[in-house]
Amino acid sequence: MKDLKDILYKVSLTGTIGDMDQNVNKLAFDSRKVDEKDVFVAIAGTQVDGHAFIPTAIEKGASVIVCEQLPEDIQEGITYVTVAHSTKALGIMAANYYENPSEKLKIVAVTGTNGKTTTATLLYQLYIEMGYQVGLISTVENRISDQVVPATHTTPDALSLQELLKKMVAAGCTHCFMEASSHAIVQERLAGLKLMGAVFTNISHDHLDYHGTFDEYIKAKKLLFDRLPKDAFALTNADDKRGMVMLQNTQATKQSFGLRFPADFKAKILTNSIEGLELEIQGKQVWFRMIGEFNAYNILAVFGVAVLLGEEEEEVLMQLSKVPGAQGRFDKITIAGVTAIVDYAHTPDALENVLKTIQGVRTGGEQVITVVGCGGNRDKTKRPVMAKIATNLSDKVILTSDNPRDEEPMAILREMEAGVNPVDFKKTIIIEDRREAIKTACVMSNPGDIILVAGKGHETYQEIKGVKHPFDDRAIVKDLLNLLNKS
Ligand SMILES: CC(=O)N[C@H]1[C@@H](OP(=O)(O)OP(=O)(O)OC[C@H]2O[C@@H](n3ccc(=O)[nH]c3=O)[C@H](O)[C@@H]2O)O[C@H](CO)[C@@H](O)[C@@H]1O[C@H](C)C(=O)N[C@@H](C)C(=O)N[C@H](CCC(=O)O)C(=O)O
Ligand SMILES: Nc1ncnc2c1ncn2[C@@H]1O[C@H](COP(=O)(O)OP(=O)(O)OP(=O)(O)O)[C@@H](O)[C@H]1O
Ligand SMILES: N[C@H](CCC[C@H](N)C(=O)O)C(=O)O
Ligand SMILES: [Mg+2]
Repeated sequence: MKDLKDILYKVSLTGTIGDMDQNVNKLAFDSRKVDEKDVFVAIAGTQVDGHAFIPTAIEKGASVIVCEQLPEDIQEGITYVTVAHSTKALGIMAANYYENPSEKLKIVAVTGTNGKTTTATLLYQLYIEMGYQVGLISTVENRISDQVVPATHTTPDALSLQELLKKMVAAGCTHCFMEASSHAIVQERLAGLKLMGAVFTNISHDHLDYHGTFDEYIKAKKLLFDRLPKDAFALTNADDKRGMVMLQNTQATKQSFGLRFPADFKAKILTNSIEGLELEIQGKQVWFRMIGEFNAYNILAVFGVAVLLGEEEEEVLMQLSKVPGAQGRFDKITIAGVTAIVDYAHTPDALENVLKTIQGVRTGGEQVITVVGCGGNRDKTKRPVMAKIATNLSDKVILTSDNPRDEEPMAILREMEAGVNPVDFKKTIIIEDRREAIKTACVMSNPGDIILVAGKGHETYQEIKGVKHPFDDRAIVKDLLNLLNKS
């Protein structure tokens, strides 16, 4: 049990009704998870308004209600606390409830359209190599040192986030590297968190279904930097058009990285091949296992963070050259001379980067066959754009399903097809079933060819109408190429 007043420390209250002098059990923002003597925080969401569940929460035993508007029916014996923003209040309360773990860790958050998972994972792998106990919060998985905690979101809700951080402190972690999605920033999942620094990777088309306009999407990312404290650092991509905008209103120390424009952390690409990248950083030539120019940016961001956290440059470069990178990001599988690349590119910019990287490393004569789809219940405007990019930069394209969710797969595919230039129709096929699509790509391929399977990366499921069916691009590609090789 915890003292209600301790939990509400630093939350700005607009009013209270009832007994504030009491101990409570735990916090819940979902009425279905409320138990006896809990605090229920009512949040207006995208689907429903949590305020409608106040009576249910009370029936289930909640003794305290935190809300933005009081319900009409005020019940005897229940404490009501009103706040201006329930989401923000939840973050601060969650931090208090779990004893402010972020004050005992050095936390760096990474935001941007692409590269968050890669950057956070590289930081985690680098710090493990350097001998630290580290935490990771990412789309692929969360980690408390070497213990894997499955991830449900890119950035967990405020309660799960603070609980994870508390476990990291208990396990002896000194650092935590995390992704901050734009949804999480807007929904205040990071409220109550003390950050040592934040990184901006880049911004391009995504999630316009949620944010409405590109300007709103930019504003969401920028909020992370606006909210940084004075003693933190704000590290931005100097080569991104919006890089400097991100830092406009921050109080934190401004730092930048880049390959082109003047920046605090700079690199030059010496070699960019299918084997990896050779970069010149701070006058030193170093090999890395990651592929493509975009990974040079990720590597530079990681280098910058480590140096800003006080690590020695040479040690950082030496250890960073050993790390493998994140799962499902340019994962290369070569069987019988065919190279398949499984990559999480699910935005136009990421797809273009990956295909241009493939174009850049191809030796000539081979075909590039791309298998790609777009998620259901997600930004529809990216569909034709991604199909156009795929057909522009590949010799053959198979448009297929990628988590159709509640939408009709064929309807998504028709929206993608609308972006294909008529002259490219003959190299484009639509195969709704993703396994069949991958199989067709494998059958079409000859030794030397490159197959790109884009959009799902590390994912191990295909989500159709609320059901997650087991599905792993990497395993399927391997099986099919092996099978075809034998037959
Ligand atoms: C669109 C979105 O971001 N939704 C997130 C949001 O839910 P919501 O606003 O839709 O909630 P809601 O269903 O309207 O419910 C409102 C409130 O009523 C409560 N409720 C609801 C029903 C009930 O019976 N009782 C009850 O109390 C809910 O618990 C909630 O507090 O808050 C929930 C709790 O934190 C999240 O789980 C949920 O993520 C959904 C599942 C989701 O798919 N989110 C994706 C888009 C997302 O967040 N993605 C980003 C990464 C994107 C990227 O790749 O960049 C991420 O960080 O993962
Ligand atoms: N710095 C970068 N710039 C552009 N594209 C990138 C960059 N890093 C990775 N990518 C591409 O974007 C894809 C997604 O990368 P990553 O998972 O690191 O991004 P993310 O920001 O975490 O994405 P999400 O928002 O889905 O969590 C990769 O598979 C790769 O194709
Ligand atoms: N975090 C992103 C991932 C998209 C991955 C893609 N496979 C899809 O399902 O659309 C989202 O939830 O929008
Ligand atoms: Mg991610």
